Amino acid sequence: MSAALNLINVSLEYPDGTSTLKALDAVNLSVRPGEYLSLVGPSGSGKSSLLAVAATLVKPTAGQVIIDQQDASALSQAERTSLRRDKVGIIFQQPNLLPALTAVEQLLIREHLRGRRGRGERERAAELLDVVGLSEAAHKRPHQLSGGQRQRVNIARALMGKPTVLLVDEPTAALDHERSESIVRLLRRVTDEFRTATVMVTHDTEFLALTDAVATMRDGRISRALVPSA
Ligand SMILES: Nc1ncnc2c1ncn2[C@@H]1O[C@H](COP(=O)(O)OP(=O)(O)OP(=O)(O)O)[C@@H](O)[C@H]1O
Repeated sequence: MSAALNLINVSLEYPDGTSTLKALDAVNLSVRPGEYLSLVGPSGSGKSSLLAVAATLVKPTAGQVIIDQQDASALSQAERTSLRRDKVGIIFQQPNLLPALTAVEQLLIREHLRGRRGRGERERAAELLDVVGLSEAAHKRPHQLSGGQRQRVNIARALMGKPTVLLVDEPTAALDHERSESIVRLLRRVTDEFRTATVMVTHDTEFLALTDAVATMRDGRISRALVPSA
Protein backbone atom coordinates (compact mmCIF):
# COMPACT_ATOMS: atom_id res chain seq x y z
CA MET A 1 0.00 0.00 0.00
CA SER A 2 1.37 3.43 -0.84
CA ALA A 3 2.31 5.82 1.93
CA ALA A 4 -0.14 8.48 3.09
CA LEU A 5 2.75 10.65 4.29
CA ASN A 6 6.10 10.67 2.57
CA LEU A 7 9.06 12.87 3.44
CA ILE A 8 11.86 12.62 0.90
CA ASN A 9 15.26 14.07 1.71
CA VAL A 10 13.71 16.84 3.76
CA SER A 11 16.03 19.43 5.25
CA LEU A 12 15.14 22.51 7.27
CA GLU A 13 17.74 25.13 8.05
CA TYR A 14 17.52 28.14 10.31
CA PRO A 15 19.97 31.03 10.20
CA ASP A 16 22.29 30.83 13.21
CA GLY A 17 24.59 33.82 13.43
CA THR A 18 26.93 33.62 10.48
CA SER A 19 26.16 29.95 9.75
CA THR A 20 23.00 27.82 9.63
CA LEU A 21 21.47 25.30 11.98
CA LYS A 22 20.05 22.13 10.44
CA ALA A 23 16.86 21.38 12.35
CA LEU A 24 16.17 18.58 9.82
CA ASP A 25 18.98 16.93 7.91
CA ALA A 26 17.96 14.88 4.85
CA VAL A 27 15.05 13.17 6.59
CA ASN A 28 13.28 10.28 4.83
CA LEU A 29 10.10 8.94 6.34
CA SER A 30 7.00 7.22 5.05
CA VAL A 31 3.90 6.31 7.01
CA ARG A 32 1.13 4.10 5.63
CA PRO A 33 -2.62 4.42 6.21
CA GLY A 34 -3.46 2.72 9.50
CA GLU A 35 0.12 2.95 10.76
CA TYR A 36 0.88 4.54 14.14
CA LEU A 37 4.44 5.83 14.47
CA SER A 38 6.09 7.15 17.64
CA LEU A 39 8.67 9.88 17.21
CA VAL A 40 11.16 10.16 20.06
CA GLY A 41 14.46 11.92 20.63
CA PRO A 42 16.17 14.41 22.92
CA SER A 43 15.11 18.02 23.25
CA GLY A 44 16.18 20.05 20.24
CA SER A 45 16.63 16.99 18.00
CA GLY A 46 14.03 18.20 15.47
CA LYS A 47 10.77 16.45 16.39
CA SER A 48 8.60 19.58 16.37
CA SER A 49 10.31 20.75 13.20
CA LEU A 50 9.42 17.45 11.55
CA LEU A 51 5.77 17.75 12.58
CA ALA A 52 5.59 21.37 11.38
CA VAL A 53 7.05 20.42 7.99
CA ALA A 54 4.83 17.33 7.67
CA ALA A 55 1.81 19.52 8.51
CA THR A 56 2.88 21.89 5.68
CA LEU A 57 2.98 24.70 8.23
CA VAL A 58 6.68 25.24 7.55
CA LYS A 59 8.23 24.89 4.11
CA PRO A 60 11.41 22.80 4.11
CA THR A 61 14.65 24.28 2.78
CA ALA A 62 15.02 21.19 0.58
CA GLY A 63 13.19 17.95 -0.16
CA GLN A 64 9.61 16.89 -0.72
CA VAL A 65 6.60 16.46 1.55
CA ILE A 66 4.02 14.24 -0.12
CA ILE A 67 0.59 13.86 1.44
CA ASP A 68 -1.83 11.42 -0.10
CA GLN A 69 0.13 11.50 -3.41
CA GLN A 70 0.22 15.31 -3.51
CA ASP A 71 3.60 17.02 -3.41
CA ALA A 72 3.15 19.98 -1.05
CA SER A 73 6.41 21.54 -2.19
CA ALA A 74 4.96 22.01 -5.69
CA LEU A 75 1.87 23.85 -4.45
CA SER A 76 1.12 27.54 -3.94
CA GLN A 77 0.52 28.74 -0.39
CA ALA A 78 -3.27 28.71 -0.91
CA GLU A 79 -3.15 25.18 -2.32
CA ARG A 80 -1.01 24.04 0.63
CA THR A 81 -3.55 25.51 3.02
CA SER A 82 -6.36 23.56 1.42
CA LEU A 83 -4.27 20.37 1.33
CA ARG A 84 -3.67 20.82 5.07
CA ARG A 85 -7.33 21.54 5.74
CA ASP A 86 -8.52 18.52 3.78
CA LYS A 87 -5.88 15.92 4.62
CA VAL A 88 -4.11 16.75 7.87
CA GLY A 89 -5.34 16.58 11.46
CA ILE A 90 -3.13 18.26 14.03
CA ILE A 91 -3.31 17.57 17.75
CA PHE A 92 -1.21 19.86 19.90
CA GLN A 93 -0.16 19.23 23.47
CA GLN A 94 -2.55 21.87 24.78
CA PRO A 95 -6.10 21.32 23.49
CA ASN A 96 -6.72 25.09 22.92
CA LEU A 97 -10.46 24.75 23.24
CA LEU A 98 -12.61 27.87 23.11
CA PRO A 99 -13.86 28.52 26.67
CA ALA A 100 -17.38 29.58 25.66
CA LEU A 101 -18.16 26.56 23.49
CA THR A 102 -19.50 23.14 24.44
CA ALA A 103 -17.66 19.98 23.35
CA VAL A 104 -19.89 19.43 20.34
CA GLU A 105 -19.58 23.10 19.33
CA GLN A 106 -15.75 22.80 19.43
CA LEU A 107 -16.10 20.13 16.73
CA LEU A 108 -18.58 22.09 14.65
CA ILE A 109 -17.01 25.55 14.69
CA ARG A 110 -14.43 24.95 11.99
CA GLU A 111 -16.95 23.26 9.69
CA HIS A 112 -19.31 26.14 10.41
CA LEU A 113 -16.64 28.67 9.38
CA ARG A 114 -16.12 26.69 6.19
CA GLY A 115 -19.80 27.08 5.41
CA ARG A 116 -20.66 23.47 6.24
CA ARG A 117 -23.60 23.63 8.57
CA GLY A 118 -25.62 20.59 7.61
CA ARG A 119 -27.03 17.66 9.52
CA GLY A 120 -24.10 15.55 8.25
CA GLU A 121 -21.65 17.64 10.30
CA ARG A 122 -23.76 17.37 13.44
CA GLU A 123 -24.07 13.61 12.99
CA ARG A 124 -20.32 13.24 12.47
CA ALA A 125 -19.59 15.35 15.57
CA ALA A 126 -21.92 13.17 17.66
CA GLU A 127 -20.37 10.01 16.24
CA LEU A 128 -16.82 11.23 16.99
CA LEU A 129 -17.69 12.26 20.53
CA ASP A 130 -18.99 8.72 20.95
CA VAL A 131 -15.74 7.27 19.52
CA VAL A 132 -13.70 9.23 22.09
CA GLY A 133 -16.08 8.26 24.91
CA LEU A 134 -17.62 11.69 25.47
CA SER A 135 -21.23 11.32 24.35
CA GLU A 136 -22.41 12.21 27.83
CA ALA A 137 -20.25 15.34 27.91
CA ALA A 138 -21.26 16.75 24.50
CA HIS A 139 -22.83 19.83 26.05
CA LYS A 140 -20.17 20.58 28.63
CA ARG A 141 -17.78 23.51 28.33
CA PRO A 142 -13.98 23.12 28.77
CA HIS A 143 -13.97 24.18 32.45
CA GLN A 144 -16.42 21.35 33.19
CA LEU A 145 -14.11 18.74 31.63
CA SER A 146 -11.00 17.01 33.03
CA GLY A 147 -7.63 17.38 31.28
CA GLY A 148 -8.04 13.93 29.72
CA GLN A 149 -11.54 14.76 28.50
CA ARG A 150 -10.30 18.03 26.97
CA GLN A 151 -7.62 16.10 25.11
CA ARG A 152 -10.33 13.70 23.83
CA VAL A 153 -12.31 16.66 22.49
CA ASN A 154 -9.10 17.84 20.82
CA ILE A 155 -8.69 14.41 19.16
CA ALA A 156 -12.32 14.28 18.02
CA ARG A 157 -12.01 17.80 16.60
CA ALA A 158 -8.91 16.84 14.60
CA LEU A 159 -10.87 13.95 13.07
CA MET A 160 -13.79 16.10 11.91
CA GLY A 161 -12.16 16.86 8.55
CA LYS A 162 -11.54 13.11 7.85
CA PRO A 163 -7.75 13.53 7.75
CA THR A 164 -5.44 11.11 5.97
CA VAL A 165 -2.53 12.12 8.18
CA LEU A 166 -2.79 12.69 11.93
CA LEU A 167 0.07 14.59 13.59
CA VAL A 168 0.18 14.54 17.36
CA ASP A 169 2.56 16.57 19.50
CA GLU A 170 3.09 15.24 23.04
CA PRO A 171 -0.59 14.50 23.71
CA THR A 172 0.09 13.15 27.18
CA ALA A 173 2.51 15.79 28.49
CA ALA A 174 -0.05 17.29 30.88
CA LEU A 175 -1.67 14.00 31.98
CA ASP A 176 -1.06 11.41 34.71
CA HIS A 177 0.00 7.86 33.85
CA GLU A 178 -3.45 6.30 33.62
CA ARG A 179 -4.93 9.09 31.49
CA SER A 180 -1.83 9.10 29.29
CA GLU A 181 -2.22 5.41 28.57
CA SER A 182 -5.87 5.80 27.69
CA ILE A 183 -5.05 8.66 25.27
CA VAL A 184 -2.35 6.58 23.54
CA ARG A 185 -4.81 3.65 23.33
CA LEU A 186 -7.49 5.94 21.93
CA LEU A 187 -5.08 7.16 19.23
CA ARG A 188 -4.34 3.49 18.44
CA ARG A 189 -8.06 2.84 18.03
CA VAL A 190 -8.74 5.87 15.82
CA THR A 191 -5.69 5.05 13.68
CA ASP A 192 -7.12 1.55 13.11
CA GLU A 193 -10.70 2.66 12.63
CA PHE A 194 -10.12 5.69 10.39
CA ARG A 195 -6.95 4.36 8.71
CA THR A 196 -4.99 7.54 9.44
CA ALA A 197 -1.23 7.65 9.07
CA THR A 198 -0.49 8.79 12.63
CA VAL A 199 2.77 10.32 13.86
CA MET A 200 3.00 10.99 17.61
CA VAL A 201 5.85 12.87 19.24
CA THR A 202 6.22 11.48 22.73
CA HIS A 203 8.47 11.31 25.77
CA ASP A 204 6.43 8.44 27.23
CA THR A 205 8.59 5.50 26.19
CA GLU A 206 6.47 3.07 28.24
CA PHE A 207 3.64 3.22 25.68
CA LEU A 208 5.76 2.64 22.58
CA ALA A 209 4.56 -0.95 22.35
CA LEU A 210 1.06 0.33 21.58
CA THR A 211 2.38 1.85 18.36
CA ASP A 212 3.64 0.10 15.23
CA ALA A 213 7.08 1.61 14.92
CA VAL A 214 9.46 4.06 16.55
CA ALA A 215 11.52 6.67 14.80
CA THR A 216 14.30 8.32 16.76
CA MET A 217 15.60 11.79 15.99
CA ARG A 218 19.07 13.00 16.83
CA ASP A 219 20.59 16.26 15.58
CA GLY A 220 17.99 16.55 12.82
CA ARG A 221 18.56 13.04 11.50
CA ILE A 222 16.06 10.21 11.76
CA SER A 223 16.36 6.50 12.22
CA ARG A 224 13.46 4.14 12.08
CA ALA A 225 13.05 0.85 13.94
CA LEU A 226 10.31 -1.66 14.55
CA VAL A 227 8.65 -1.30 17.90
CA PRO A 228 10.14 -3.42 20.69
CA SER A 229 7.59 -5.92 22.02
CA ALA A 230 6.10 -5.13 25.42
N1 LIG B 1 12.03 29.14 14.59
C1 LIG B 1 13.28 28.71 14.83
N2 LIG B 1 14.35 29.51 14.60
C2 LIG B 1 15.61 29.08 14.82
N3 LIG B 1 15.93 27.85 15.29
C3 LIG B 1 14.90 27.01 15.55
C4 LIG B 1 13.53 27.38 15.34
N4 LIG B 1 12.75 26.33 15.68
C5 LIG B 1 13.56 25.34 16.09
N5 LIG B 1 14.86 25.75 16.02
C6 LIG B 1 16.04 24.92 16.35
O1 LIG B 1 15.95 23.73 15.60
C7 LIG B 1 16.38 22.60 16.39
C8 LIG B 1 15.27 21.58 16.45
O2 LIG B 1 14.21 22.10 17.26
P1 LIG B 1 12.84 21.32 17.50
O3 LIG B 1 11.94 22.25 18.28
O4 LIG B 1 12.34 20.79 16.22
O5 LIG B 1 13.31 20.11 18.44
P2 LIG B 1 12.43 19.11 19.36
O6 LIG B 1 13.04 17.77 19.20
O7 LIG B 1 11.00 19.26 19.01
O8 LIG B 1 12.68 19.65 20.81
P3 LIG B 1 11.71 19.56 22.13
O9 LIG B 1 11.61 18.10 22.50
O10 LIG B 1 12.46 20.37 23.15
O11 LIG B 1 10.40 20.18 21.75
C9 LIG B 1 16.79 23.16 17.74
O12 LIG B 1 18.19 23.36 17.73
C10 LIG B 1 16.06 24.47 17.82
O13 LIG B 1 16.76 25.39 18.64
